[in-house]
This record gives sequence, structure tokens and C-alpha cells, in this order.
Amino acid sequence: MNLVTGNPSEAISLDKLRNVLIRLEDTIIFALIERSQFAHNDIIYKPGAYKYEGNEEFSGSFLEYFLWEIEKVHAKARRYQSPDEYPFMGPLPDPIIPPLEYPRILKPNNINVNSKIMEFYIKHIIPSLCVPGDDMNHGSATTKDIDCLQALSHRIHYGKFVAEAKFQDPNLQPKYIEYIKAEDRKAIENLLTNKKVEEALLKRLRRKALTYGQDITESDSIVGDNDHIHKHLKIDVNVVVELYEKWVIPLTKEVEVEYLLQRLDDPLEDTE
Ligand SMILES: O=C(O)C(=O)C[C@]1(C(=O)O)C=C[C@@H](O)C=C1
Repeated sequence: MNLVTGNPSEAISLDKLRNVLIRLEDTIIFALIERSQFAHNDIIYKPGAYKYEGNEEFSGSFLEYFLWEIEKVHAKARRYQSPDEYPFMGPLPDPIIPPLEYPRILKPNNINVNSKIMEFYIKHIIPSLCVPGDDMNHGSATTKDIDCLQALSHRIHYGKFVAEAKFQDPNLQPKYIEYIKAEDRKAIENLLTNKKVEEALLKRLRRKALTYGQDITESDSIVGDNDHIHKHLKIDVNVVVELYEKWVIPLTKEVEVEYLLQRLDDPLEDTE
């Protein structure tokens, strides 16, 4: 979605937002495939494992250090002014180019679940995605981690736009307002959950991971039987599906619920 030049009312169509989520599946699968070529390299994630010249007081992990440095540069290029971009680290410098006028699609909110994304990624995804051990490719593995984390963060925080589109459905809005006022998280979650969309997503994801993960130089692998394909895959398909089932979809829903809970706090809102 082009948040800058797009027509705000068009930009909020649920179908279009779902198409963005579908496209981001590809980004995430390819980023995971890239990371999986390197070993676990546990030292990247250990706080204080390295000392940083000129920044000796920083006691975080190498991944956090690298991510922060990158986010500082990206902040100068106003990346985090965009309502679909959220930083992991801070504080960050102000942009060095003038701000853009974004259409005001989202209501003001302070939701950022990046610390949860970082935690499940390091604890659950990396150990099942990568071979154990240390191959010394610490810099390369970290750049791939950053690609994975940024893609996951983008996808999960997109839940804010999805929630806004759902709220704007005139048939559902009275129910949303009732549950938001009652602060009933469970009822909001049930109302925004679409099991059919989730099931279709998980099936599609499995097919994509099977297809994108194939080694095309294996001449017979594409038409081969399932066992044969699995032997030549660059990535464990189950890791990708589980990532979405256990973490990406639930956290997207959490973002949606939290966004809706803050949705009526906007003084300019007239949905009384
Ligand atoms: O597509 C939607 O309706 C969403 O809210 C997104 C999403 C997802 O994370 O993919 C989350 C909740 C729904 O149950 C279905 C899918």
C-alpha cells in the first residue's frame, strides 16, 4: 500500500490490505531461507558478548547493536515516520529530510510489539531454522536476522490497518464499540477472527515454502514426489507454518485488539 500517494478511503479496503499480507508472506519466506544458510551462531544474541569501540557502555547483544545502528540511519531517512514502520531500538535521531504528509488512516496509538517479536524469533524460530553451532558468519547471519525481523514487524503491525478496516464496516461497528467500551479483549478478538482466512493462509504458506524452498538445480525436484521434494528443501516447511500459526497470526491479532482498544481515545473521533 502506498500510504503517501494513495487515496485514504481506497487504502483501507480489507481486500487490498489482505493482498499486502499475502505479498509479505513471500518476503518473510525468502528472508528465512536466506538466514537458514548460516548456523545458529548463538553468540549474536548474547548480551555483552562483544565490546563495541566508541560505544563501550552498550551492554546488549550484537544483533541489538547492529539493529540500532541501522535504525539510526533509517530514522534519519524518516523510515519510522511512516505509520507502517516500527523500530526495535531507541532512542533514534530525528529525520534529516522534511516530514511527509501521510493520510491519517490510523488513530493515534502507541502500540509496538517488537520486543515480543524479537523474543519469539530468537527463542523459537532461529533454533528450529538453523543448524546448531557456530560457522563464524556472525555479520552475515545478523544482516539476515535484521531482514527477517523487519519483515515480521512490518507484517504484524499491519494488523493496525486491518483492524481499522474492520472497524469501519458499518454492520460490525456497533459491536466493536460495545466491546471496546467494555474493554472485552476476548469478545473483540472473536469478532475480528476469520478462521477461513487463517486456514487458507496456512495452506498457501505451506505451498509457497515448498515451492520457494526447492533447489531448482535439482532437475527433477519440482515434479518429484513429496519425500523427494522434502529432501532437497532449503528450509523446513513446518518451521514456516508453525511460525505463522503460533506467533505471527496471534501477535497480529493482539495488535488488532490493542489498536481497537485505543481506537476511541482519539478526541477527533465522532463514533459516539
Ligand atoms: O485477514 C484478516 O482478517 C486478519 O485479521 C489478519 C489475520 C492474519 O493474521 O493473517 C488475523 C486474524 C484473522 O483471523 C485472519 C487473518
